[in-house]
Amino acid sequence: MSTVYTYQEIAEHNSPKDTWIIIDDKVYDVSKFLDEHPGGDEIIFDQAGRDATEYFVDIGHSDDALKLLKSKCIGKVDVTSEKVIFEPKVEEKTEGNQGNGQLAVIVAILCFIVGYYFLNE
Ligand code: HEM
Repeated sequence: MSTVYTYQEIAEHNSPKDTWIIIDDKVYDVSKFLDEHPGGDEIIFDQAGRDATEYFVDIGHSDDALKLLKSKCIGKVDVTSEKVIFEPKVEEKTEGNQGNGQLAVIVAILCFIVGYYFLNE
């Protein structure tokens, strides 16, 4: 019988030295693997304490990666436990969006100047 963890318990393991992730309702302790991950430590750490199924599957990891993953399994998720609502990690994205907003304003001003110039030709 494997250990069963609530979403809350799993969410608490979200530091670089203590990183758990959920994939397909199973719990994996990837703390010691972060530095070895071929895709970089940050990409996994971003999912620390969370359900990383979508991210893990989307990459199309190899069978070797799946085997390695299996070796890190420490238990299962109590899927009946209350889910944890995480604050979205949007710091960089917000900055990016602001950048896009600024770009839109600059483009709009340029269009206005060019339009004004041609109308007064
Ligand atoms: C949040 C979850 C994860 C994401 C988003 C992710 C992402 C990635 C990415 C982008 C690569 C490609 C690196 C490259 O070719 O430049 C990669 C490779 C790899 N990852 Fe992950 N990874 C995740 C979790 C894991 C976990 C938990 C394991 C195993 C314990 C793992 C094992 C591997 C291995 C072995 C490779 C080498 C290529 C392969 O064999 O598929 N990854 N990963």
